Order: sequence, then structure tokens, then C-alpha cells
Amino acid sequence: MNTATHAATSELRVAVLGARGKVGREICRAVEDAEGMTLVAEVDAGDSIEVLVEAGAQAVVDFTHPDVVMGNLEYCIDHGIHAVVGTTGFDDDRLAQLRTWLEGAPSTGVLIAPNFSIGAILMMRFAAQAAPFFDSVEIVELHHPTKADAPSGTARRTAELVAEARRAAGSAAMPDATSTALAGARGADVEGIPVHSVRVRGLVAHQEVILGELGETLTIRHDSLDRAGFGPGVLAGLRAIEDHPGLTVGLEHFLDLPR
Ligand SMILES: NC(=O)C1=CN([C@@H]2O[C@H](COP(=O)(O)OP(=O)(O)OC[C@H]3O[C@@H](n4cnc5c(N)ncnc54)[C@H](OP(=O)(O)O)[C@@H]3O)[C@@H](O)[C@H]2O)C=CC1
Ligand SMILES: O=C(O)C1=N[C@H](C(=O)O)C[C@H](O)C1
Repeated sequence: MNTATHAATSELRVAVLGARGKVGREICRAVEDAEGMTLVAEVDAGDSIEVLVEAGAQAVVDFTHPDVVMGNLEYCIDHGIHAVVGTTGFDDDRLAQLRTWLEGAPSTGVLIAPNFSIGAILMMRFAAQAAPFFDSVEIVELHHPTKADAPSGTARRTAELVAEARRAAGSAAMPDATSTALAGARGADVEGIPVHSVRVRGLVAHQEVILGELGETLTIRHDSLDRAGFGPGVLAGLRAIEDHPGLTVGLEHFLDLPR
């Protein structure tokens, strides 16, 4: 655990939870190099979370583990510390719990972003835009084998957005004649969209959305090749979070994306 002393400054005081992890390390570097913010604490497993208050953190970035992130957020919300969260594993129950906690802290902001990379956000947007034009949509996400959750948060969110777009367009059920299958062979069902998870050493984070129509397919693919690619999105989240109290899901709400 590293902490900086609490000097009077107008810079945003940022702490990173999961600071020694694969992404956390990159985020510490990005915050240290960024203008307008100071890295005041690097916290990892085994460190006391009380260091956030002791270091005077105004905002935290959480890249830890789905098993611990809710406890971290309860502490942050209780202490009025804004949170920019990359950790995955959020479902409707968890989001509802966060909203309840935030009712007691109306000026605190929490951003849950399944993916901070701009390319992945655009992939999700383009997939949702394309979905109503095709009979079939399936998602294949490919990650390093140290990943805890499957499907990935990004794949789950993409499937939700695709399903929402298909519902809004009144799309028919997708064609699929499968009548016998080994368990898992057709992937996980996320709101009717099949999601296939691949875990292979050497990969970082990749996703394909495959859309099909009679006589043609469209594949939208995104590749994260280096975890430094998550840094700019996290910094954008930190710069916006003070002005967005309550719960926000998805960094796209803080970006000026085309409709
Ligand atoms: N939204 C996005 O853009 C992205 C999200 N992610 C997500 O971020 C999370 C972390 O990913 P990644 O960096 O690859 O994982 P790592 O396992 O490499 O890093 C997680 C770090 O958090 C530490 N940790 C565990 N518990 C605590 C705790 N209570 N307090 C502080 N630190 C803790 C771990 O320590 P130890 O190893 O000792 O347990 C580890 O050092 C995952 O959920 C992943 O899916 C990843 C990439 C991008
Ligand atoms: O664990 C990872 O590595 C990643 N997790 C996020 C997810 O689950 O979508 C984002 C990105 O895919 C990398």
C-alpha cells in the first residue's frame, strides 16, 4: 500500500483499488501522468480500506474482483467517495443495491463501466445499431485464462443492448433448429442472445459480434491488445464523476458519441 500525504490542492485526489493487478498497475501510471489529479493511495488485497479516508481520497478507481467490489463500494458510498468501477460481475440485483446505498449519499457518483476502451464502447454501439437488420446475432468473447467471470461484462452488456434493439424493432425470434446439444454447446443465453466464452493463454480481451442474414454476415470485432488502452476511458470517468451523482452504467453516458 502506498499513500500520499493530504496537502491542500485543487487536484482530484484519486485512490486505486486493485493497484497491483494487471489493469490497476496501468491505471496508477495513467493517473500519475494525468493533469488535474493526484494519486493518493494504491490499495491491493490485504491492505486496509480505511486508507482511503486517511489519504483523503475523493474518488476511487476499482479494478479488483467480483467477490470484493460490492464491499469496496459500500465503504466508498458510506464515506462520500466517488467511484469509477471497471470490475465486472454486476447484475440487476447488484445495481439495485448500489442505487439503494446511493439514496443515502445523494452527492456521490458511481460509474460502473463494463469496458473503458473506446473501441469496445463503439463495438457495442454499432452491434446494437446493426442488430435489427439481421435475423441472427451471436457473440463470441475471448479472454486470458485468469479471468474470473464468464461471460465477460462487455459481452453481457452487448447482448443486453442487442436484445433491447431487437425488441424495440419487433424482430422475430432467431432461427435455430438445434434439438440436441451438449450442455454449453450453444453458449450462455443472455436475454435470448447466445454468448460464447473462450479462455486461451496469450489472449488479452477480444470480442466478435456475428450478425447473419440470408446470403451475408457482418462481423464486428474489437481487440484489446494492451491494458494501457483502458487508461484514457478511466481518466474520462474520473473527470466526469463529480458532476454525475447517483449510478451511471456505461462510460458512453459521459462521452459525446454519435447517436
Ligand atoms: N471495465 C473494463 O474496462 C475492464 C474491466 N476489467 C475487470 O477488472 C477486474 C480486474 O481485472 P484484472 O486487473 O485483470 O485482475 P487482476 O487479478 O490482475 O487484478 C485484481 C487485483 O485486485 C486485488 N484485490 C483483490 N481483492 C482486493 C481488495 N479487497 N482490495 C483491493 N485489491 C484487491 C488482487 O489481489 P490478489 O491477486 O492478491 O487477489 C489483484 O492484485 C476484473 O473484474 C476484470 O473483468 C478488466 C479489464 C478492463
Ligand atoms: O477481465 C478482463 O480482462 C476484462 N474484463 C472486462 C469484461 O469482463 O468485459 C473488460 C475487458 O473485456 C477485459
